[in-house]
Amino acid sequence: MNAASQGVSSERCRLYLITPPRLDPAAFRDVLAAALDAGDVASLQLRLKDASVDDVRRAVEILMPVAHARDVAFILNDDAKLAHELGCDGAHLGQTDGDHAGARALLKDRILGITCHASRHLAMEAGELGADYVAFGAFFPTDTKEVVHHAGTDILEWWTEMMEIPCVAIGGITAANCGPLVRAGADFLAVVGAVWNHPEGPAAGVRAMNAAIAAA
Ligand SMILES: Cc1ncc(COP(=O)(O)OP(=O)(O)O)c(N)n1
Ligand SMILES: Cc1ncsc1CCOP(=O)(O)O
Ligand SMILES: [Mg+2]
Repeated sequence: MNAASQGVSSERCRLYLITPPRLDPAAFRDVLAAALDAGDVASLQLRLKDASVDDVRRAVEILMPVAHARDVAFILNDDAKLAHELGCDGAHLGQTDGDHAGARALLKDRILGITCHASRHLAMEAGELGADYVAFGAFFPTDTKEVVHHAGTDILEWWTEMMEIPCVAIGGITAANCGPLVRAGADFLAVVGAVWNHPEGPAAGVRAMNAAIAAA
């Protein structure tokens, strides 16, 4: 199985790591390698905010090989065209990140993930369009992003009972609060702060998340 197919198919809940919103790729390379070496990570999303296209390109060139060397799928946030052009394993699109159907056609067998907030309707639409995963959230308060939509475990239970398409939970998830999400059926837990802001460093954050998932 290649990194792309591994990134969205799983029997058990797995960690979906998202980068900090701002980073210097040359300096971040070793930090990322240490985090990915600390435990199981299914996918890495490059989520740079306020970065130029050239900056994103450079970050992909430097960081994607680090992920691929460890069989971690590399997903680009916000831009399906650039993800395709740069050979990423897929793209994650929000509700205002362009044409989802066009992205599905462009990415072919690469991964397309779609933000569905806390909406059953958006999730059904994403599923019909051929999304490889749907993302629900935010489940908990977060400092990483200003969030408008708040999800509960009921949407994970509803989705997993009915659909085979994997679901990702996001928003303020930590080792301390993730148990109910895993038990409700989340296929992936997407995290930023729980890893990059862990008091003992990112490697400890990855270990703590994996231990909590296993214990749930
Ligand atoms: C896995 C995952 N889920 C949700 C999001 C949020 O995407 P979006 O709503 O487009 O917001 P931004 O991340 O672009 O600020 C995500 N990135 N990844
Ligand atoms: C990108 C995004 N979309 C909804 S919440 C969120 C932030 C996730 O970061 P954290 O894991 O630090 O709450
Ligand atoms: Mg977006």
